[in-house]
Amino acid sequence: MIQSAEINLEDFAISPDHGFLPGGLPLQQLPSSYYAPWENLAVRLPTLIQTGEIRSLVDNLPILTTEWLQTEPEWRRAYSILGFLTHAYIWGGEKPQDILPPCISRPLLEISAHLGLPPCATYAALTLWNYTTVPEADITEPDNLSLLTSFTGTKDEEWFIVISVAIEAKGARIISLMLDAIAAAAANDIPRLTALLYRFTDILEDLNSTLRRMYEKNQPDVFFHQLRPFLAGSKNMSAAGLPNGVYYDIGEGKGDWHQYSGGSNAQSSLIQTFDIFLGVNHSATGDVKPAGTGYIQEMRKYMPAPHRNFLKTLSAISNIREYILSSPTEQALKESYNAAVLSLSSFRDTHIQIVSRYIIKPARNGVPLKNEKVNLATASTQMKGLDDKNATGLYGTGGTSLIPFLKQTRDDTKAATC
Ligand code: HEM
Ligand SMILES: N[C@@H](CC(=O)c1ccccc1NC=O)C(=O)O
Repeated sequence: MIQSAEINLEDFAISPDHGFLPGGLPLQQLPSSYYAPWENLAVRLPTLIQTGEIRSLVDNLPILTTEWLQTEPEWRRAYSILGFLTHAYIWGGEKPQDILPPCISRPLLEISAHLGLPPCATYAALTLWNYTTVPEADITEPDNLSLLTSFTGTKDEEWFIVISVAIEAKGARIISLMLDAIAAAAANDIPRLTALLYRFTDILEDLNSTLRRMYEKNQPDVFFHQLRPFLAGSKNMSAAGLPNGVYYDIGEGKGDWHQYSGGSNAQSSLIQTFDIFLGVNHSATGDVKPAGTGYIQEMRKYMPAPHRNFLKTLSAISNIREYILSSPTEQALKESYNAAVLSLSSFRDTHIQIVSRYIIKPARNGVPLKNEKVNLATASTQMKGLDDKNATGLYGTGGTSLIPFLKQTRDDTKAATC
């Protein structure tokens, strides 16, 4: 049996200061000029998408090898750029393009295998490895952060992403706190466990207040119409024009069809640790998944391999809920646990409101709902009459039918109180 005290966060590519974000800042540019053809497209991406030049410029890229990538930060930077170029290539035209050329497919398949990630624009490519700041700045403050690569070049896109970066940075200290709490439960130290659960609640409330800042600089219409199309994946995308997914052409007549979920914060390891730690059981599968394989679980495949391994280890040692349930007379302890669970469910409430403003409302595009009071519950059904373009807005980038799914994750969380 692994003990929480034996866990060395650095073995899981977790930084004591930055959590699931890299220890230093993400690398801004690949140092070898060999990769200049990639960097030159990445830096001009918003313009190249707007002018419609992106596909032909990608088609003209040389097929570069990965042999000049040396350090892990270099592999991550390469993954991030190619993730952006992949989605810009697929979605950056009138119709989606379902063949990815060898100049992207070949290196991207190698790089993603090296990192233990799928070959597309995941949360790691778009968020964890895609920000910068000035030296010594506080990265828990979104105003101090900026993006390395962007689809639209808008402040809205930047804010959308840096809110998540700031949340990851603020959450860094909760990781060792959770391990301490697990150790406290194992040692039967009830006062310490109670205090740690209240600290956990305070941090989650702080994360929730950062999440609420989404509205400050990200306008729903810009997010929905300009950015969101580029976050889409290639799975369950028939209505959008990708019935078979995307063919990753590796040249010499070889290649394969692939289907991947789009980028999503469901791929944030940090947020998944909260459910594991508190013992929240997610029954939600999302309506597109085969029974038994939950979407939340599936999203772990979209996390860097060491982070995925951390979640597995955390699940193996997680003991808090069991401990609380086996201590029925410890009222104060139980209250501290319930406060922690409710703070997570309140984080999910804030998120559902965001989804309503940033997806449901722009997708409705002025179409009134029959009963405003129940709009979140009924929006999906009532909007079936809308055209395909808007109807795809009703699904998460991961292909889940979003409102029922998100309500379920919120309700599953609440149901964990005892
Ligand atoms: C404009 C901003 C956002 C929108 C429109 C949005 C939308 C969505 C949608 C539609 C899903 C459904 C499933 C999927 O597509 O993967 C989802 C899932 C999720 N989102 Fe967001 N999201 C936003 C920002 C954020 C932020 C900043 C966070 C956290 C830092 C977050 C955390 C999550 C989590 C954890 C899930 C998985 C479901 C769950 O655990 O309850 N989202 N989001
Ligand atoms: N699931 C969201 C997208 C999303 O949350 C997301 C996608 C890519 C990178 C980060 C994301 N979340 C917030 O920063 C959507 O359906 O629009």
